[in-house]
Amino acid sequence: MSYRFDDLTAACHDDWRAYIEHDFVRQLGSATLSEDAFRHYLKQDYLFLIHFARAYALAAYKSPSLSDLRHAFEGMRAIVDVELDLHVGFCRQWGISEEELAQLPEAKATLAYTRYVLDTGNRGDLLDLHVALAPCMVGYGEIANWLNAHPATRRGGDNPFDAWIAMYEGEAFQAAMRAEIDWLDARLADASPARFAELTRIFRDATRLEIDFWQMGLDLAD
Ligand SMILES: Cc1ncc(CN)c(N)n1
Repeated sequence: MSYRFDDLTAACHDDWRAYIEHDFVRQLGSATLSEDAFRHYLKQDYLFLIHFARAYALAAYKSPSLSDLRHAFEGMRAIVDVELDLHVGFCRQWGISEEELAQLPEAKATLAYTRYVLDTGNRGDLLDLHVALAPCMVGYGEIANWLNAHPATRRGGDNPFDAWIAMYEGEAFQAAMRAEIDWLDARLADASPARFAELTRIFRDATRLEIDFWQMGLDLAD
């Protein structure tokens, strides 16, 4: 049996759909999300992205070959140069200054998710780490595509969250998503059933932590 990335989402089908189609995502698409929930999410996501950039740096450290190193570097670049750059701009538009971002306390959901990924990468090998990173890198690209296909989604000036959807449907993020899927497809092809079962556990846990992250935004949880 030769595995692919799609086998991970199939193995965790219910959790994956609960993440992609979460109420936070639906409300964001239909422009019914509360501004406070979006602001809370934006602030915590800033902290999240910093730790995820660190996780890609860990992937670079764990890379045995130049092509793995380049892949980790591109992932880190997508987070630092594309997402974080745009993110700081969004925060400014939503009245959140860089000074405020620098002082933020971390919500429990942010702590749990980011440290889970870093711990998985520290304990495991490069494939464990990339599987733990995949719900982040692949999920948001898929969410943007799902929102675009959904009839309740409002785009353009009608939706104050339109720029968020635009960031994740944009070519820079979609290319990073495809690169992550291609990298995983190539590595998963050699996995044994037992190894695939271990990787499925990691992927499911990271996906469940993504669901908690959305819920934290909706609940304004600290
Ligand atoms: C919680 C979370 N997950 C994923 C992404 C997309 N990199 C994000 N910005 N934030």
